[in-house]
Amino acid sequence: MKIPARIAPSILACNLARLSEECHAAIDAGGDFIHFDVMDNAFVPNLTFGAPVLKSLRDDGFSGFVDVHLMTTDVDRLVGDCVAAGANSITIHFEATHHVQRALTKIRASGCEVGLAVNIATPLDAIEFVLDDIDMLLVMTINPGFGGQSLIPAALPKIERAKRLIDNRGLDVRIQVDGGVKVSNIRAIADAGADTFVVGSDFFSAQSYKERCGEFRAELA
Ligand SMILES: O=C(CO)[C@H](O)[C@H](O)COP(=O)(O)O
Repeated sequence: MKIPARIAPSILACNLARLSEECHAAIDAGGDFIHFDVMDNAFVPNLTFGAPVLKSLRDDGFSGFVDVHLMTTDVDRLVGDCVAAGANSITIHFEATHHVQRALTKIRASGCEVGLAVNIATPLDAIEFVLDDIDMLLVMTINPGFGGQSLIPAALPKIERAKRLIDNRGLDVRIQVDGGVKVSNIRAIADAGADTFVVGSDFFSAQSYKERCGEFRAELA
């Protein structure tokens, strides 16, 4: 069964001084949901924003779907903060906690959708036994921490392998990719098996977000 593709603008690349306006514009342009990159300068070498900023976005009236990508340690505590702030989906990293299944169960119990991210070097065998616990597998296509990087080519066969693993098990788990996704390569990434595409710099650098979103969708048609 072909899964409808989803485009998720990553606000890491937007004008953060106008966050609420940018989120509305990204969804009005045709983005399916907002990808909200939380970085702690420990799990990744960069520091961004967290639950208080998400709460401000909600208080400002943004009601669109927000997937929080936690590139952090201290996952258990931050999951609760993000739920309280208005997350719809929370993605944690396999590499960020010794107790992945516990953290996934906590997200599930909160009512949020459940995502699990794997860094490029993490073998898919590592997540085989928690695939039943997730809605979305995020196959990182860069080393996380910064926008504007190039996709690592080894990610493509990994996406193919993830797709086979999920299909062979008959699971309803989405495959998301994050990092270096552009109009010029999104078709190849989709052909490998991804269905959910985080787009940062190639989306927010466009003069018209609507036209850029149309370009992505045309490649995926
Ligand atoms: O998670 C991220 C960085 O760690 C970002 O979401 C990602 O880099 C998107 O930005 P770009 O499309 O510019 O690569």
